[in-house]
Amino acid sequence: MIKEILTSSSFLDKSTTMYSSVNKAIPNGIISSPVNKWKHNRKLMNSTFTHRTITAFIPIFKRGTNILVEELDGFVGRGELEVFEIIKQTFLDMALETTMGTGPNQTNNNHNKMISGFNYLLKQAATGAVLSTVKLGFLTLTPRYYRTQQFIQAHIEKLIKDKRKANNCKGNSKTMENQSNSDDCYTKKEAIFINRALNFQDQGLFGQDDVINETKTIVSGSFDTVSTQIYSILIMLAMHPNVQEKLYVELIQVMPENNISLEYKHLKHCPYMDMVIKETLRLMPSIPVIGREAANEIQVNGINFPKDIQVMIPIFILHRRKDLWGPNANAFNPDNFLPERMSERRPYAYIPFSKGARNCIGWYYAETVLRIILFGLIRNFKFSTSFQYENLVFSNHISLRYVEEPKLQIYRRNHAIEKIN
Ligand code: HEM
Repeated sequence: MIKEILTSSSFLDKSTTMYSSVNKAIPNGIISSPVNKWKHNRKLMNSTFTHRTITAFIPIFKRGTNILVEELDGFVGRGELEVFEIIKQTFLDMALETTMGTGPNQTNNNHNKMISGFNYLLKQAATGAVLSTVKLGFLTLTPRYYRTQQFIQAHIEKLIKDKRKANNCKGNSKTMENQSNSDDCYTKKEAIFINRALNFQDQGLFGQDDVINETKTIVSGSFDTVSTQIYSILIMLAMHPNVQEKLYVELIQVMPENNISLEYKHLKHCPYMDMVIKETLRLMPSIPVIGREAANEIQVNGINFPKDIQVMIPIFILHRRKDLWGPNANAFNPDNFLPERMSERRPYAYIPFSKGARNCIGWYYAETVLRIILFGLIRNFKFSTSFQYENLVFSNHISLRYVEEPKLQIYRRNHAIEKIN
């Protein structure tokens, strides 16, 4: 049934109830836009998430990982502490750089304000999604909410203006790319989402609104999901020391010295790290439920779905079904993703990035950044917690949340690497 819905052209629209708060926070972006607009924009945007683009972002991911390692180093030896906020801030920094080209290196006073602005807006959107179910979503639309919206809008508009000015050739962002000095910079600059979106505008394929809305969409779509996933992986490893040790042994074998440059090829030699990431995405998917709406009356597997009916697909519950994952479906066990076990499993039993035409556009981005961050963190630190796995309680709304966020204790490894090059 899930396969039929996710691959059906009648179920490409998002559920109105579920996504109304998202649509308010990030209006008219592909996450929530109606199918006709979505089709046009998604087709263009698919070309901005290719292997080449994501590879160009690897230096940004490595730099961000080094910053996170530096920040967490300050937590070493201080007992159990909250780490989620620092993960969120560091990843948002990376997301802003890959999407808008604005990084902490720039003397941009508004950068920190942007970080807290997106952070606040998405918190309100998540709360709004919950309150909408009892028709109280409006409670999140506070004056601060509107001020934040206006600030982000104005900031992106200014960014576009500055970019256009820097080109010194209004309407031709190719010139800007040609002006960059080094090959590395050229590729990175070309890959940055907003530069691609401006190219679409130059070709008459995007309006200025599309450039702004889709830029916000990409930051918002990546920020909450990836930072929650990193946090979830660290919690799982802290609660399962044997798994953490096995992963550390794999990473030290791939990178025994501390002066080797981490390249994409290294990541391909870390099968256990991939299993750990996949298992966390199974038990703690950042998006625990998705919702679609029928564009017309349709029969699926003999069941009649009237037009406009909203259908929820509970990824969280699907990933823990005992008939699909065995009697220990709720236990954390990366071996669930051993190749022989995966080949036995039905393909739609595991859908952390959804499937079909409206799946996650950033899944490859997510997989790459998660691997680099995890590599940096586990190669440098050991994590522990006194919080028990059995005591985790989730609030499964538009994005996964922990009712009580476990704190982590951090220890530095003996053969830590100073920096990922
Ligand atoms: C662990 C990380 C991530 C997870 C678990 C995740 C999960 C998902 C899921 C389940 C959907 C489908 C939503 C639905 O059908 O209602 C989705 C859509 C989307 N994701 Fe992700 N995502 C992640 C990271 C990212 C990243 C890094 C980006 C951008 C760089 C991104 C951008 C988007 C966008 C724009 C959509 C809407 C796609 C469309 O409707 O065409 N996501 N994501």
